[in-house]
Amino acid sequence: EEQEEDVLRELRLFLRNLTERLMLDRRFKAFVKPVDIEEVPDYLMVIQKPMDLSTLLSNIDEHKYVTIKEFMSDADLIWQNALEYNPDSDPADRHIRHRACALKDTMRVIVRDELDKDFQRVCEEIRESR
Ligand SMILES: Cc1noc(C)c1-c1cc(NS(=O)(=O)c2ccccc2)cc(C(=O)O)c1
Repeated sequence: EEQEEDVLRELRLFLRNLTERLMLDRRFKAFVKPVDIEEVPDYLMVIQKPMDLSTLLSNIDEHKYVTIKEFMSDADLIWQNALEYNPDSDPADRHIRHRACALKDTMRVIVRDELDKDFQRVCEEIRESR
């Protein structure tokens, strides 16, 4: 009902603000847009589910996420894919893995510090009721 839509609107505001802050962080420039398949032709042979910050933003606006868990499941793909596709010990791979780990840590700290636990539970109850 209307109160539920108010809750989901507030979740979307939080998720948009989080995603936009990550997009502005220059450490995460490589994660802003989908990996360019023309530049990285074998990418889709290695990575089954590509994800990036712009796609997250589109998903938010399409009301894809009803809980923080659903959002984090997609958001985690960004750094998980980067670790999987860039496993080697050369400096370029190590650099993108370092940025991937920074993305993982930064997201988790923002969610832990800024998303109210009771609010998360209300979102979970809306998901379970649908
Ligand atoms: C993400 C990601 N996952 O695997 C890799 C590899 C990256 C990644 C993606 C991008 N952006 S891009 O796909 O548009 C591009 C790739 C190669 C040359 C020019 C552009 C940049 C970088 C980077 O290190 O700068 C790394």
